[in-house]
Amino acid sequence: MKQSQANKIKYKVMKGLFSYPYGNPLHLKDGQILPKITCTSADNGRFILTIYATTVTVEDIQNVAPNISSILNRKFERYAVTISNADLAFNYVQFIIEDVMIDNSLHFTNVNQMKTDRPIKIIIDKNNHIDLTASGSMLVAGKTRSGKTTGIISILLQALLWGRDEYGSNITIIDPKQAELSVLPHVVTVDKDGEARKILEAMRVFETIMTERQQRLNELSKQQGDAMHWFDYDFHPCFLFIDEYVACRSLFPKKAEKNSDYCLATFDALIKRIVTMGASAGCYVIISIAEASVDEGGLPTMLKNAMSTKILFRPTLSEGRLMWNSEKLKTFPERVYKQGDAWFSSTDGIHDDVSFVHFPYMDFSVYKELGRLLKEYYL
Ligand SMILES: Nc1ncnc2c1ncn2[C@@H]1O[C@H](COP(=O)(O)OP(=O)(O)OP(=O)(O)O)[C@@H](O)[C@H]1O
Repeated sequence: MKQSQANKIKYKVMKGLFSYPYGNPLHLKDGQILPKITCTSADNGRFILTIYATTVTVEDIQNVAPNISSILNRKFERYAVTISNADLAFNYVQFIIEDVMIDNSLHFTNVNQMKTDRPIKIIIDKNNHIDLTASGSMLVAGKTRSGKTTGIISILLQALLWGRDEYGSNITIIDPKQAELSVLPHVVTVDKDGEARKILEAMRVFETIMTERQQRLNELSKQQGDAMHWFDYDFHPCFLFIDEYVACRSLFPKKAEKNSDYCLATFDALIKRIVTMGASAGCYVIISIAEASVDEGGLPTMLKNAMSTKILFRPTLSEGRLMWNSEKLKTFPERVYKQGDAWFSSTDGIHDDVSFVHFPYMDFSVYKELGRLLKEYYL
C-alpha cells in the first residue's frame, strides 16, 4: 500500500503481462527469462513505463500497448498508454501512460485572454502548444462539424492579437465556399462570376510578402554576420489559411487561357512554394480538408509530407492512418471524440509523436471577434 504510484503501475503491468491467467500477451514460454520492466513518474501526472527487449522483440512489446491500457484498472482505470516509442537501438520500448480522462482544455470567455507571451507560440490546451520556431505549415483535417474551422480560428486569433509587425506581416483567410468566414472583412472568397482570380491574387500577394521578409532577414543576417531568424527580431508570424482546400482547388481551370497563368498549376505552385520556403520567413500555410485522403481528389502527397504540423479533428484510426505512419498510432485507444477533440503532431521535438488535444472552448462571439481583429490588424 505504501508503494509509489509508479511502482503500483509497474507491478500491475508485470502481473498482466507475466501471469498466465491474464492471457500471456507477450507469448512467453515456460522457463523463459522475463523482460525487465521499470516505471517512473514524469511531469504533468504522466508515467514512463519501460519494457526491455531482452527475451522478447521490440515489435512484440509494442503490440501490447492496448493490453497495458486494459491492465490498468481500478485505481488506474482512467489511465491508458498514449504514446509508445522504441529506442533506436531496439533495446527497449517506452510507453507514456497518462490519465486520459483529465480535462486539459482551455476555456476563454474573452478573446484578450488568448494572447500568448510570445508571438511564436500558439496555445492549444494546458499541456500543448505549437512552437512556430520549430515547425512549419499546418494540415488540418476532420469531417464536417468536427470543429476544424473553430480550431483554426483559435490559432488565427492568437496571431491577430499580436497585431502587425514592422515588416509587413500578413494574415490572409481564403473561404472558397462563401460560407460564414466570407462575410468577414479582409476575407477573400470566390469572384462574383464564380472564378477564383481574387483568391490567386491574394496568394500571390502573400508569396511576395514572404519573399520580401526573407530578403529583409538576409540583409539583417549580413549586418550581423550570422544567420538570423525571423523570431530573433520583432517579426510576427504570417498565416495563409485556405479553408476547404479541395473545394478551393476545384475552382481553378486545368488549363490557362493564352497570355494568362490563371490555372490550377499556378495555384499548386504557389502553395508548394509557400509551404516549403515560408517557415524560415515566419510565413505559414494552414490548409483544411474534410477528408484525410491524399492524391486523387485530395491532398498531394508532397504537400502532406511537407506540412509539419498535422491535426485531425474527431479522429478515427482509419483517417489517422492516412495522415500518420501507422506505427505512430499503434497505441491509440479509439474512443468517442467530441467536437474540438483532435490528434496532433508537430516537428518541434516535443510533439513528434501523435498526441490527443482539445482545442479551446471560446465562450464569446468568435466570428465577431475575428472580424474585429482583422479590421484592427489592417487599419
Ligand atoms: N474546441 C471546441 N470545443 C467545443 N465545441 C466546439 C469546439 N470547436 C467547435 N465546437 C463546436 O462544433 C461546431 C462545429 O465546429 P466548426 O464549424 O468549427 O466545424 P467544422 O469542422 O469546421 O465544420 P464545417 O466543415 O461545417 O465548417 C461548432 O458550432 C461548435 O459548437
